[in-house]
Amino acid sequence: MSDMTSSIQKPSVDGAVGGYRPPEDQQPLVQARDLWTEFGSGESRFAVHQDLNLNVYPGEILTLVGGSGTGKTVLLRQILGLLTPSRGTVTIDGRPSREVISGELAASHVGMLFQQGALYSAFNVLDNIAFALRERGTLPDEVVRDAALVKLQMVGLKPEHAARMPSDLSGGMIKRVALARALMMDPPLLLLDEPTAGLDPNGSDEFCELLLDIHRELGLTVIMVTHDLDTLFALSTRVAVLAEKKVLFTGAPRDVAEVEHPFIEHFFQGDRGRRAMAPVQGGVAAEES
Ligand SMILES: Nc1ncnc2c1ncn2[C@@H]1O[C@H](COP(=O)(O)OP(=O)(O)OP(=O)(O)O)[C@@H](O)[C@H]1O
Repeated sequence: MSDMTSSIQKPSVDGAVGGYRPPEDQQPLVQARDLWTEFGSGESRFAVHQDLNLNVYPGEILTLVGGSGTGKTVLLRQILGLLTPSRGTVTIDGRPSREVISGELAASHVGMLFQQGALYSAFNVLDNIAFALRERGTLPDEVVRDAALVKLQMVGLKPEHAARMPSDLSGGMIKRVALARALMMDPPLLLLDEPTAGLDPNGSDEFCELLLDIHRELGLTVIMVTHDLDTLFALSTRVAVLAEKKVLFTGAPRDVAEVEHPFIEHFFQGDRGRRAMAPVQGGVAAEES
C-alpha cells in the first residue's frame, strides 16, 4: 500500500475546532491535498488557494464559508473536475476528480445544483430531469420517463408539472427540478451552490427541509456553499472556513461560530448570525451525533 493511502486512512484535519474529531474508521469521500490554485500570468499572477487541505467524509453536509473571492466556487469547480489545480490534488473516492468526472458516467458520481438552477430553457421539466439518463442512450424512453417521474415526485413535485417549461416555474420549483436533475443518476455526492439564494424565507425553509429529507433518505454526502446563515445552521453537520488562502477552521457550526477571527466575527456574530443561531442555542442541534 502506498504512503498516500496510509495517510488517507489517518487524515489530519487542519484547523479542527471544538469537539469535532474526524471519523477514524472512514476514508474521506472527497479530499483536497496541498492544493494551490493560481490565476493570471507574470506580474498579475495571484494565488487563491495555498496549501489548502480538506477532507469530506461520507454522509456529511459540509458547508464552505469564506469572504468574497476566497475561492469557494473555484474549489467546487475543482471537485467537479472542471478546473485543474495549479498544484496538489482533489480526489473523489481516492481518484482524481478530473478522471472521475471525465468518464461518461460523471452524473452518477456527483450531482451539482447551481445557484440559478441552470435548467435547459428549451426542455420541459421532465426532459430536464431525464437529461443525463437519456444521453446515455442505454434504456428505452419509457423507462427513462418513469425514472424521471420518480425523481420529480421525490422533490415534492406532481406529475402534472412534468410538461411545464422552465419559464413557467416559480423560483422554488426551478430549484426542485434542478435538484431532481442532479439526483437523476443517484450520485453519492451532491454539490450545492447557494441552494436557497433567491427564495423567500418560507421557500427557503421548505427547500432546507426537502434537502434534509433527501440527505437522510439517500445517505448522500453534501458539500455546500452558502452565505445564508439560516441555511447553514439548518443543514450543516460541519463547517469549513476558507480564509488566508486555506481551510483555516473546521468544526460543528456553533463551535466554528465562536472562533476569534475577523471573518468569523463579521459573518456569525452580527445580528444576522445571532438570529440564525438562536434555535441552535435553544437546543436544536444542527450537528449530527
Ligand atoms: N477562471 C478564472 N480565471 C481567473 N480568475 C478566476 C477564475 N475563476 C475564479 N477566479 C478568481 O478567483 C477568486 C476566487 O473566486 P471564487 O468565485 O471561487 O470566489 P468565492 O469564494 O466563490 O466568492 P463569492 O463568495 O463572492 O462568490 C476570485 O478572485 C476570482 O476572480
